[in-house]
Amino acid sequence: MSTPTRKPLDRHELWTLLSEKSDFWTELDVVQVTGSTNADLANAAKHGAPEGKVLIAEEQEHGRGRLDRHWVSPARAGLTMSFLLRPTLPREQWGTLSLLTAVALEEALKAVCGVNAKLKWPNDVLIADKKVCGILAQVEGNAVIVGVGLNVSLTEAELPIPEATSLAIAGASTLDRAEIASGFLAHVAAVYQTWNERGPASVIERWQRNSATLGRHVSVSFPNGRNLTGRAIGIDNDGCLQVAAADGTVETVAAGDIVHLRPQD
Ligand SMILES: O=C(O)CCCC[C@@H]1SC[C@@H]2NC(=O)N[C@@H]21
Repeated sequence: MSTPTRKPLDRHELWTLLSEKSDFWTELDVVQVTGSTNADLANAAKHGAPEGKVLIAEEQEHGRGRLDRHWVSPARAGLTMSFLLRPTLPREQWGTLSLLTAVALEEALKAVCGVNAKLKWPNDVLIADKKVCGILAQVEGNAVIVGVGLNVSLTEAELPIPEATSLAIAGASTLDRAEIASGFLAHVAAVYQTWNERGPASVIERWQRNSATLGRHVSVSFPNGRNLTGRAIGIDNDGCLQVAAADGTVETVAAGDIVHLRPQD
């Protein structure tokens, strides 16, 4: 695959598209380069930035991933963005905001790009079992910053790991980042409204319907180095994964990395 032309994002065009689709978003910044959009919005949150503020970077120099990993994407080849929410539901339920974001992205990718994605716990979006997007939610005071890294036009050679993919590789019907970003943010706003009105259960139910994890044999690596193997059987109301071990005991996993095992593993 040759390297596609990567049109810069036009803030005005994106804001117009977004405003046609949703009236939830309050501020939009597009910057050429920054360290991390999550770090920038966390800082903005401390200084009172409003709910609905969005920051998109054409290039990130120190993109953060889960578990202290780096997030790498060539300039303008992906969507690297963060948005700020100030949820009023109890804090225990904020953990489900990354599931909410994954649900919104799955719906937007189908509607805007014509691709079918699946959701891997806790917050990856997969196409054909490969990661196309990572989500990183962090709490800053009474705000939640949700960061999204979506691989749009990356070629095979540009992917950081063989287990990753991009919308270009998946044959998306469009790679127009303004269309994708505005469609995605409109879906986030709609799912967030449901989350606020009906609570996280409604969103978890949508996540489960498109899950790549549930029913699978998984290996869970905990931050303390412990490992658990079992079948992923459900998601509880706080967004935790329930794993049934071979001896029938069910463990609730709040944080960890999982690998989907093949049936023969
Ligand atoms: O899969 C992961 O580990 C999560 C990756 C999240 C990356 C995005 S890119 C935009 C935002 N800014 C960051 O520094 N990280 C998130």
